[in-house]
Amino acid sequence: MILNTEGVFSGYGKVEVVKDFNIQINEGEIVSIIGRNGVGKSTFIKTLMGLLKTNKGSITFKNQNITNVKAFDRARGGIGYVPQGHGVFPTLTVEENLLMGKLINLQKENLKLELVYNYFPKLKERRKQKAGTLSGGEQAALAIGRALVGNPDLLILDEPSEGIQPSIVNQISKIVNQINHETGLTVLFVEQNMALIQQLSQRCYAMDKGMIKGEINQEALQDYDVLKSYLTV
Ligand SMILES: Nc1ncnc2c1ncn2[C@@H]1O[C@H](COP(=O)(O)OP(=O)(O)OP(=O)(O)O)[C@@H](O)[C@H]1O
Repeated sequence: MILNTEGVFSGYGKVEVVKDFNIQINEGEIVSIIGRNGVGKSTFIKTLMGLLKTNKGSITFKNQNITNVKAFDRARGGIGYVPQGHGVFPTLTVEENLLMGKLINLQKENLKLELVYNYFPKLKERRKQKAGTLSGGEQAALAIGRALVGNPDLLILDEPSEGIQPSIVNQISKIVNQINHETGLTVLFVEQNMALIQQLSQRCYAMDKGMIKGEINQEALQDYDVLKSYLTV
């Protein structure tokens, strides 16, 4: 098991948003957390990254208790993070954005930029271009590429489909699947886009009102009605 959260509670000030969160992720898996707007998906991800405090419970990553470890050290320890909205630096070029990923992980041998360019050839074509001028899909690719340059063991994606047209969502899911197959990278992503959930998840946790309401296997995920019941009001 690469990640284990036990009874995690977190939120903003006195407002508890994430309640009693228990998830287990094995090495090499692609797992999603799904749920409607505002159920607390991003709040949980920020808690995993150490951007929000864990009020109660514990987070174990690679057999180490990281509950009180600072965000930067979690990233250095091998958790790659792509925030909601992708979080690229708009005034830096594509290549400069990718180089920022190297700052995360100085100890391990960094993935070569060429490897990222192999997965995302458009980024190579545009490497001198300012990131702010890229399309939504290209920004998503850049954000994933930047995280990969840091050589993570676990890649966390917060709503990777946001601001991306459907055909590009398909491409992104193909490439993330390919990276998972070729490198064994573990992926945890948060989504409400049905196509991406179905194409990418090997397993899924359904979330509502800050809690896990159920676990859905890959086969059941292909049932549109099952999925829809967790995603619509
Ligand atoms: N910075 C904040 N301060 C106070 N409350 C917040 C803050 N950010 C989010 N919330 C509240 O926490 C709850 C969960 O929000 P969160 O963004 O985690 O949901 P989500 O499932 O990721 O939704 P979305 O898909 O819209 O991003 C919401 O009620 C939201 O209003």
